[in-house]
Amino acid sequence: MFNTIGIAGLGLIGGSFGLAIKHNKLSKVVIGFDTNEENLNDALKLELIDIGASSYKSFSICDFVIVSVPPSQTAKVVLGLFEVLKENTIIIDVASVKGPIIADIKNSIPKGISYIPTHPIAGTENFGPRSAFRQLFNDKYFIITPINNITFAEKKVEEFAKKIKMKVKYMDAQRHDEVFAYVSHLPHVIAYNLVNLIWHKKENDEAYSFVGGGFKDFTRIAKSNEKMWSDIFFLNKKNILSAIDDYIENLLVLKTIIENNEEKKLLETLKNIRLFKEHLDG
Ligand SMILES: NC(=O)C1=CN([C@@H]2O[C@H](COP(=O)(O)OP(=O)(O)OC[C@H]3O[C@@H](n4cnc5c(N)ncnc54)[C@H](O)[C@@H]3O)[C@@H](O)[C@H]2O)C=CC1
Ligand SMILES: O=C(O)C(=O)Cc1ccc(O)cc1
Repeated sequence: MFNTIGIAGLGLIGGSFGLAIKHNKLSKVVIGFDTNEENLNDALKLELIDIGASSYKSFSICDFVIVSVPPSQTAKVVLGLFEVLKENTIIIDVASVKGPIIADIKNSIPKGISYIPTHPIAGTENFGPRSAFRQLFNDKYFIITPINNITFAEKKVEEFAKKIKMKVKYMDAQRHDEVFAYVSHLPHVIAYNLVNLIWHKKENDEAYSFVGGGFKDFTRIAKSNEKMWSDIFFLNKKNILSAIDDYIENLLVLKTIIENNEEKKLLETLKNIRLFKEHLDG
């Protein structure tokens, strides 16, 4: 499908793309670069990529580039790559926030290069090249937030995503950031916050160590990469603050029902939520 794919940032996402590309033979060669030398060496040892680059200059031969660095670095890396890429190259970023990154890039796209903002809704709480695995993207959504019209380049990216078994959807970037503030960023805020609460309780009372499966299920994502999540919280600040306010308001409604011993209302509320959750999970 491509002659040379370049991957900038060889952690969970970049490394998993490398494995999926190699397995599906989507490129003759995969070049990778990571500013962290240990991660670059690990990516080579784990065969996530074929060739390790010593700088972005080597990406000048690529016809497709994936930028999978932390969100706060994404625009800077894409703009830097614009200086070295050849004509007709397609470059995508995969950052979890879209609007502010697109705003930093969209007026600097060189003629002949296609920049396509994307977001694979596939991940785990783990990070770094050692956490990469080939099947990460299977059956997951791949969102494209096109800057203008859908052109040949978007279609090519769509084809690429489908070849690694992803389900492609198009979405407006602003709407993406509003929705993901609720369905992804808010759950991370709450999980981090709940673990923090229990941690401080435990400092004064060891009994707070007796956590069960529910707590563990609910807080798995509090083990996620703090660099990535602090970037996301700041980049999508406005939407996340609204989601937190909305959440607090909803929590207070539940608090009042419990406080007032409204048994019938509580049963009905919990039942309706359970039925919706069962429907969500299919
Ligand atoms: N972790 C997840 O579940 C998901 C993450 N994403 C997005 O993918 C991107 C990467 O995330 P992960 O792979 O999870 O992070 P990660 O922490 O596993 O990997 C990021 C890699 O980028 C490297 N890096 C940092 N600055 C760099 C630069 N200037 N040039 C080259 N390499 C650089 C780091 O050394 C690290 O190896 C982020 O933008 C994130 O928002 C998207 C979907 C899911
Ligand atoms: O670990 C999990 O369940 C996640 O929620 C992974 C994840 C993290 C960030 C994204 O932008 C998309 C997916």
